[in-house]
Amino acid sequence: MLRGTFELIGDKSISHRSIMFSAISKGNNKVSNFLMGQDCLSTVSCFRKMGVDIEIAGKDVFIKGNGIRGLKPPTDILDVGNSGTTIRLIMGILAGNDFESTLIGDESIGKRPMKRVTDPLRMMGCDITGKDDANFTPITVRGGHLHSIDYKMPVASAQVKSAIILASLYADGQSIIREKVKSRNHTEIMLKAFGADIKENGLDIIVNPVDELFNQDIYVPGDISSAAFIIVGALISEGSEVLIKNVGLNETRTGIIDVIKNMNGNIEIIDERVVGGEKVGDLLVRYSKDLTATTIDKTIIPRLIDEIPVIAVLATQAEGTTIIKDAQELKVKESNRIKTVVDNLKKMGADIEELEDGMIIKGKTKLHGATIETFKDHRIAMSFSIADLISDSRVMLDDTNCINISFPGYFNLLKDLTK
Ligand SMILES: O=C(O)C1=C[C@@H](OP(=O)(O)O)[C@@H](O)[C@H](O)C1
Ligand SMILES: C=C(OP(=O)(O)O)C(=O)O
Repeated sequence: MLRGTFELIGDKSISHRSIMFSAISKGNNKVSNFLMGQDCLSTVSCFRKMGVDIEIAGKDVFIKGNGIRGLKPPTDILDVGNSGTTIRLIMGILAGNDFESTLIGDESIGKRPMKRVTDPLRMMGCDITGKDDANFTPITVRGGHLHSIDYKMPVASAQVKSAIILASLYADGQSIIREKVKSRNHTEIMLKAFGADIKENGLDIIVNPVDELFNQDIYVPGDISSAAFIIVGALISEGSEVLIKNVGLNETRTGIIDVIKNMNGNIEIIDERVVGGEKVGDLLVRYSKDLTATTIDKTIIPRLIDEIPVIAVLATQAEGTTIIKDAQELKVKESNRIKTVVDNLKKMGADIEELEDGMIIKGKTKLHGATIETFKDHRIAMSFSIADLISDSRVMLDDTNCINISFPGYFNLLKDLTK
């Protein structure tokens, strides 16, 4: 049972962007409620290597930007660790800067496709080389003089979109990026606050080059993707009631709330407000005895992509057949999240079938304890720590360090809420 009230840690996507955009602005920036997770700290480390003065004080970060073309050639190889967001967004910035840099990451990053970013950046005139025609790390970027682009996005990806938007700031004319399904728009919102000329016109984003970005004070709202674990834990464990304060509620991220409502889950938004251009609110979640199955498809996938592993755990406790489809992107996250979710839930006794692009889950089933292979994927580790709340014997995770990627302090919080 989970009971209590807590303040949510900062959003990972917004934290990454706050460092990156401050680093290429002119002047002193302050970021409050920054997520001190491993991935965001990889972003900090990359920009420090390019001469940006970044100081961390508690949950605040102070960044002295040297201007849009003020980055220095890196003193060393840029190591992005496990972070897809860092490597994909940073390539958009490196493409506009007149020096050479090489990017590497950990074993998982080494398997994640980068052509989705390197292809459009090459079309803009950037010189990029790397393993398998610049699809995998190590990747070397020689930035400089970029042309504008009119680009139809082949994948729904905020990381790809953001890299092209960033490169477009350095281009020789107006660029248009066309999405098929809207992905998270934190880049567009935050860059506008920094003074960039960006327009969102339905699914098209129109970007004009800029001479400089102005310095900012940024407040990072809580991460709904981190809240998701506690939300699902509260929905499925009897007697639960939690109030999660300060949750980012940008509509491009709230797919999980829509799904929970469809499934007859008890979730309420309290005190919705706007902070720094982003919607924020508190979430009250209660145990929901009569959960029902649902279907999740391409119309909503980008709005809940990182929450699917824990939504699968939720679906095991819903009456009926839940179908998750059009989610092939899950195969190229930190692990193949279709396989890692299905195999591990099967071990726990769930009635679940793997699909090429998702999964089918029949509920409601009792879950049994098992040893879970996380593949060092933070979202897998946390999803199965939530399954543990309702399993008849303990779940053993083969790794818990990976949770620091996005949610330092997670187990302390869980302990507090289960007291
Ligand atoms: O832009 C971002 O900050 C992110 C976008 C998503 O990836 P894609 O846009 O590649 O799907 C998401 O999975 C990732 O955790 C963070
Ligand atoms: C996919 C994720 O992150 P990234 O792509 O930044 O590694 C995630 O946090 O679930």
